[in-house]
Amino acid sequence: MIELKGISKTFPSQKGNQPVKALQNVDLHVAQGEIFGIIGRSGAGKSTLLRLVNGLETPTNGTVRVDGQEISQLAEKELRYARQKIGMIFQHFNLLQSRTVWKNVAFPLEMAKKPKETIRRKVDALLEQVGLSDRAQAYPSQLSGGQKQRVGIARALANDPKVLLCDEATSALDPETTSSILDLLREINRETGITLLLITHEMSVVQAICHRVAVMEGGQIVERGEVKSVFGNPKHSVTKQFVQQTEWMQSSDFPVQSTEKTRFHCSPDEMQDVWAKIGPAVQSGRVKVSVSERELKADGGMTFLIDGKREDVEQLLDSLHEEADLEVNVHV
Ligand SMILES: Nc1ncnc2c1ncn2[C@@H]1O[C@H](COP(=O)(O)OP(=O)(O)OP(=O)(O)O)[C@@H](O)[C@H]1O
Repeated sequence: MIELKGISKTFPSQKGNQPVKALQNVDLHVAQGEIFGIIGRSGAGKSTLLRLVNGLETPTNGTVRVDGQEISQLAEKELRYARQKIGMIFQHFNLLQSRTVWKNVAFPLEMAKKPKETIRRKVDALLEQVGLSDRAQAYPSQLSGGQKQRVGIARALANDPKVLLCDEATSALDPETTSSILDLLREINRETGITLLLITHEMSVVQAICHRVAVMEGGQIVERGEVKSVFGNPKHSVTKQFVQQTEWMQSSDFPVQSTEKTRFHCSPDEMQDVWAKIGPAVQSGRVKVSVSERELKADGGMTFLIDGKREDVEQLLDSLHEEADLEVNVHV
């Protein structure tokens, strides 16, 4: 259903910087009806790959085919039509704030110039499907995050797409809401046979819903296969990191041997100050810091996991407390 062959994408240099090789020689095949996950760290090239699938970016080399149609070769008008068959949902929902829920879902149908009666029937059915019939006349600002994503899903399905692209669709949601949205996506996949391609930095999302997964790093797919075998027997260092991080997060007891491991959370506003303190400490090699994915979602902030000798960890925490004036919650 989705086929990428020999895909490279280089963004030209800007302000004297080097050109960015966002994707390098990527091959990918996603079968019809499959739920396929792409996982990778920030900057790995996930969004660029997704944007190539719906023609928002064109490849520097290679071909992108969706349902047999070569997306990378379509003229603007044909591309607009092809995009109706490729739905997309986003991390921050991208709803039209001035339109009601009902009108948001109707929007792509209006764009496709569907008759009024068809629109009415379709929108009502979609709202029923995502469990939002009773909020049809509400505005996005009156909805919870999970409800907003349900509107996003209904809108993405309006033109009966064959493919649904999910761009970090649950990253802004709390764990419980994430789980209900993933359940809904799984149900839609089962009932309609729609192909799902989702990008995420959360291994738990891939484990919950995907049949197969590809791990990306540095613009390349470094590992791929069935979810269980990739995560059960990780080969590449990035995959190993995802697995270790998840195991670490799931364990209530942090392994403390010759090192201490500490976690603390910071809100989006505090992020810049935190990075300014953490960067030099990490570069000095005294501590290792990783980011926990689970709490990343709750308020858009991040939970950091610090690993190092007790005195070095304490020194970093002290500097975070004192100099950056942060409210640091530490759990050892
Ligand atoms: N329009 C652009 N112009 C220049 N460079 C870009 C552009 N879009 C992406 N890049 C670069 O391409 C690389 C891959 O970015 P991309 O957004 O695809 O990664 P990602 O895995 O989705 O990361 P994130 O999870 O942070 O969004 C990065 O180095 C990024 O800075």
